[in-house]
Amino acid sequence: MQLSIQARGLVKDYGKQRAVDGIDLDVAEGEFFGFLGPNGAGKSTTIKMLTGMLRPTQGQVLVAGYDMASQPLDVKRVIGILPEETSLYERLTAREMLLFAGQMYGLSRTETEERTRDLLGVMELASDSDKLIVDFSMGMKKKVALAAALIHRPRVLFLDEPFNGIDPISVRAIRDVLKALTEHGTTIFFTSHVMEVVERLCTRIAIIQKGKLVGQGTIAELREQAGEDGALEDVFLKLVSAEATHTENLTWL
Ligand SMILES: Nc1ncnc2c1ncn2[C@@H]1O[C@H](COP(=O)(O)OP(=O)(O)OP(=O)(O)O)[C@@H](O)[C@H]1O
Repeated sequence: MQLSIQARGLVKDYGKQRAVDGIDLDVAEGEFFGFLGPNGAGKSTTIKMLTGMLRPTQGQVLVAGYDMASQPLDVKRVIGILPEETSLYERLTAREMLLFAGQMYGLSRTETEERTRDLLGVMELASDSDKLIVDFSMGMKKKVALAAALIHRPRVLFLDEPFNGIDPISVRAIRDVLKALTEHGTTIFFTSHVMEVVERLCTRIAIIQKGKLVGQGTIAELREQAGEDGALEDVFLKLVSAEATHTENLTWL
């Protein structure tokens, strides 16, 4: 098994707070890997360390066989990132943004133009492609950012909440694009709070809580680990030991 992402003993401290507390991850090539956890569990912090945006306090990260600490540029050349908060040049149009991204990755002008046209089509942005990004809705911005992350055909794609704020038609289109990518060997590592999407797409899943992994494996393996036969949502709630909400305390409601 060829590994695309390998993390060993990953730790991140923000001052006195330990946000990620010694996690190990193994993600194989072509895998659709879901990374789940409650709010504040350490998902974004982990993704930032796996993509070289944040230096780990301790531990090692290998992506596509390259060591993040000593070969960061080799890693960055072969990965695509959709961060939780998109960072786009909003005074560019969607088309200009994608042309810029393609050329930054060293694609030829013709190749960049072809891929820009195809991506704008798939993301249902063709008719808005000459509008400034600053005037786009949140979902439209997310789609431009995703297209920019895909333009160089990354070997490993990191997506932090890719479906947040995206309408169902585009969710389906994006899902199909992501599936096609994994069929062509791209590895996808993504976080999401939408359990149905994760259940439908992921080959393996890791669950993080308070900075530590509380489960890692296929859905069947996680079900066994949790002793819970139901949907992924039930397995997740069991593994993070979520307690029932006590609305009876909200007497003023
Ligand atoms: N730059 C920062 N400085 C200080 N603390 C931070 C910083 N970024 C994150 N944290 C803290 O680290 C912990 C993990 O945060 P992180 O954003 O990784 O969680 P998450 O699992 O992505 O959450 P969510 O699902 O809400 O996006 C939280 O307690 C958060 O407050």
